[in-house]
Amino acid sequence: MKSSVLLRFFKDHKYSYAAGFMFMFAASFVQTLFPKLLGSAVDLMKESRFETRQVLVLVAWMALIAVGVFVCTFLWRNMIIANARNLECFYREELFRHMLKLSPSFYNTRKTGDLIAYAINDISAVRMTFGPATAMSFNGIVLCLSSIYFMFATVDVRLTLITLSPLPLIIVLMLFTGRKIQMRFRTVQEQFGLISDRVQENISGIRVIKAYVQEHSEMEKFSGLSSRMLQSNMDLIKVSAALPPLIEFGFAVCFVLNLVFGSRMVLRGNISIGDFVAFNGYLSLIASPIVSIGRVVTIFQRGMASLGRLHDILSIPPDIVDIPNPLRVQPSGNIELCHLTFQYEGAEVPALRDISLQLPKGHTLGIIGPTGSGKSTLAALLFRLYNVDSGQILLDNQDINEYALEILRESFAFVPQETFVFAASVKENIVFFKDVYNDDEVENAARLSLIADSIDGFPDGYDTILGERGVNLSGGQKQRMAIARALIRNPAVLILDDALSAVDAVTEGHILNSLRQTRKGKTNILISHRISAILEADEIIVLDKGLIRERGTHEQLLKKGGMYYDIYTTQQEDGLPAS
Ligand SMILES: Nc1ncnc2c1ncn2[C@@H]1O[C@H](COP(=O)(O)OP(=O)(O)OP(=O)(O)O)[C@@H](O)[C@H]1O
Repeated sequence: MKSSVLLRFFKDHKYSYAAGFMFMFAASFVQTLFPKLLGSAVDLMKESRFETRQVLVLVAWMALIAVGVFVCTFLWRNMIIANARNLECFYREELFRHMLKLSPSFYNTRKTGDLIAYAINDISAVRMTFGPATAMSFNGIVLCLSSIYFMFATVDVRLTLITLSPLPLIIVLMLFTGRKIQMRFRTVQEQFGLISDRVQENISGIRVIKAYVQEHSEMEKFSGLSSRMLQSNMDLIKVSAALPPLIEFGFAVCFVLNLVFGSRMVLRGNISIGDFVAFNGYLSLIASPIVSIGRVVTIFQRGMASLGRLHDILSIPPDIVDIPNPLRVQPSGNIELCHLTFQYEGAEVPALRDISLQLPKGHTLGIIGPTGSGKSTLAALLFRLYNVDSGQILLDNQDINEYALEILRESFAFVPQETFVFAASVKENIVFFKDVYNDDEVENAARLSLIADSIDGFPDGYDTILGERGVNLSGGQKQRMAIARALIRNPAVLILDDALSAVDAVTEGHILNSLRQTRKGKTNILISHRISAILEADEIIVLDKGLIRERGTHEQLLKKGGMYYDIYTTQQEDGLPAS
């Protein structure tokens, strides 16, 4: 999995990578010709009578090399660094696509801030690895190998061996430190996830925090997290900060060795002064990539840690997927539940137990019951937000698992308890970013859900931009906006999950009336705590602890004098609109 995502990207960009590496190789190799030419020029000029023309030819070559290095570097940077940006975009989209496929059970156990850290920090670390760090290492390897080759071949084998003797020690040190950096960087990323999660949670819940005067304790919790993040960054710095100076120290030893032994060889006539100059030039060429290896190793280790984290997420298989060759026919809305039982992962008792019912097309089912009795769970199972444990849900006599997920979900419109309004215009919120509805359809949906008057009062009508999470809408307005979003789709099955709880009794009555007219012949499921919202349903079920306690029409249930009757009388006494 880890390699397959990366391989796919590299395959798609193989030509630009190949060209980029070719230019990079050319730039690095050509650069190593420079010290040799410089050395030859010095040897020429050390004679009292040298030919100026010969020196000028060498200078012209050096100028040509400089131009060549400039052109090749410009080209490879444009290819390799640009591809790293493409890789970043590729991973971002892969991650987002994957996250959209994962079911709510995944999100039940993950923190939002941590997931944001994946999308920002980890992807950026991967880009740095496969962009600048890869380029720096390839460049460095070519520079070092060709420089060392020229040192051996054109200067002196013994001098090269002596001068470069500290190199193996430097490399071992880098490998050892690199492992430590990778481990500590992983901890930093995890801490970052916790911090961003806390910030996100506090911003979302700022009203509750203020209402309960929790600012101080939230700040304390945040400070604790922040200190831990600081500590893990300090732990990381302790290792990563030690690496570059250690490498620089190793290199300083190389220069000293060269000075001592090289100058002696010049004096003894073993090498020319030009060779000594060229040798120093090569040593300087090697020094810069080796000194930056410390930085490269750090980027690599961070990148590998992030790549690991990303692939951990990418390799979680979505648990709700299409079967091979799924049904692609639009269902009409006949629903049947057969002995349905469902238990949430980690829960001790089932949320639903042995639920059986029939809801023919065109009928309306009312669901009522105490908090936690399983009403929302029942709704979520109908369009496969979770997989059914045991029992079966049939839609037009076909198991819902047989349908293509897209077709199944398109045939439902679900208005949840907690509605979500996007930071976009009113119109975009109703059509939900689909360009298939005209203005009349949008206005009609708004009228049916009794939000049209409010929208007309907004500064830009249907083009008014709603704040993030719809903060400039009241709770009731948000609910009605969500109902308009559901109605415009004219789905085979409409589910309102306590979606009228924030509107007043009169508005609720009007909305229910318009639903009765527009939803004639279509299947509806109304979940509510208020009897007034469901009393006209063709069948009402009373859920309690995941079981159907009672079922029947409003009149039949009242006659039974059971749980439904008790809810009804309590609501009558409380003055709630029950009829
Ligand atoms: N994601 C979840 N993970 C574990 N248990 C859950 C999850 N969601 C709900 N439950 C549990 O499942 C049971 C049924 O919850 P559900 O939300 O379906 O009840 P409900 O009847 O819709 O309640 P309410 O009227 O308060 O909305 C409850 O005991 C609840 O605690």
